[in-house]
Amino acid sequence: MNSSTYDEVFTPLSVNKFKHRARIALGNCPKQKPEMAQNVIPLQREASLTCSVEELVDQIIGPLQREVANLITCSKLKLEEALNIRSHREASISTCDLYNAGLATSFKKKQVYPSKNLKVLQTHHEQQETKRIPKPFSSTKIDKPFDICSPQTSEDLVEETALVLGPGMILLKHYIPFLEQVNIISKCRELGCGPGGFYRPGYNDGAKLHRYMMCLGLDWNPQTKSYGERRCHDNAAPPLLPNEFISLVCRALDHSHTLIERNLKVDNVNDALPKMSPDVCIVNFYPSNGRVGFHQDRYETQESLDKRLPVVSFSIGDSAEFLYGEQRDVNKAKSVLLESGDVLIFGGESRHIYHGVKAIVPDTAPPVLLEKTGLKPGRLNLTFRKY
Ligand SMILES: O=C(O)CCC(=O)C(=O)O
Ligand SMILES: [Fe+2]
Repeated sequence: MNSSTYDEVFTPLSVNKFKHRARIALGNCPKQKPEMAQNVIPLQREASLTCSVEELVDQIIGPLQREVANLITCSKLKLEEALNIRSHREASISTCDLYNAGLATSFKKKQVYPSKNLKVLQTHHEQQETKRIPKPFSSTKIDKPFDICSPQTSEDLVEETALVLGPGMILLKHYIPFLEQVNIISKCRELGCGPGGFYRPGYNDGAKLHRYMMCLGLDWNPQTKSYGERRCHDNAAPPLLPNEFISLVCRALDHSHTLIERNLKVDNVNDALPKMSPDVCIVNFYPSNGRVGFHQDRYETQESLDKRLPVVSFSIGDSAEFLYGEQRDVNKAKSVLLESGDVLIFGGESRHIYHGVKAIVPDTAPPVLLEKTGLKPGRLNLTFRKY
């Protein structure tokens, strides 16, 4: 059965709930509260007339000293808090056996995009500076230092989590940092405009896929379902896989190994999720009405399939409703939202899962990413494998 046949299985889009969820994930972030001095001891305003001058001074100055000390401590704590947001890189772990019971397990950790870190630190820095430094000359107007970046929105702050969707199937939420997403888009654009770049594959019967495609490493022919050195329609050789893409795939796999080792009771992490260094990649661009039918990825070499080497997939831009399941029946599939920056991995026991993209959720790409790159409405997906 070919992809276009599967495509017909899909029902009309129902995307509002995903739009909502995407907004929650990207937008609802705790706002920085204004700084407040807490636990400040109130100033003692009345002094006893019967005491000595020293005691009087002590009664007035003592609380003042404590107040100043408290203010300093509070400021220090607030500053440390800001720094902590930045340095809080360790995963805080949830229950590890959930996925054995058929539920997705999640490992949470905060990730702050670099711009957000900067913003938090600059805000505090500025506040501290204005409090401390007196104006040297009252007649001299000192401009605020020029900020070379526009203020970032709260959408920059996202939570990095990992979900175990099945044995050997891990979803690293918001894993790809903002600047790497930008680099991936610009690299794909550069390669995609050259020989072997993006095209819209079709079938002999005239049907076209609901996505644009570019292959890296080897060409994948959706019509013949085979890999080759050159593509049939224009004899172009696919561009090579950029090294930075390979490194990011390996990093995501290393990270998943660490999470599995720390949180799941598996005998051998390399069996649960074998490692690999990819040599082929299909880059898909799904416009707003894009999709891909329910299918298995099973056309790599027998060696690669026997070793159950994982498929690693990056999502950038608009979110996608992704379906997956052990059975061919799409009605029994589970659904998960893939958002910009997510990395989905399925290897080991999950290497042969059925999967597909049911719908793209319009207007869900992070606005800053669109501003920075000019990415068209839709979703960029890079799916890596070892041939
Ligand atoms: O876009 C995706 O997330 C899935 C792509 C896919 O399944 C494929 O290229 O084989
Ligand atoms: Fe696939």
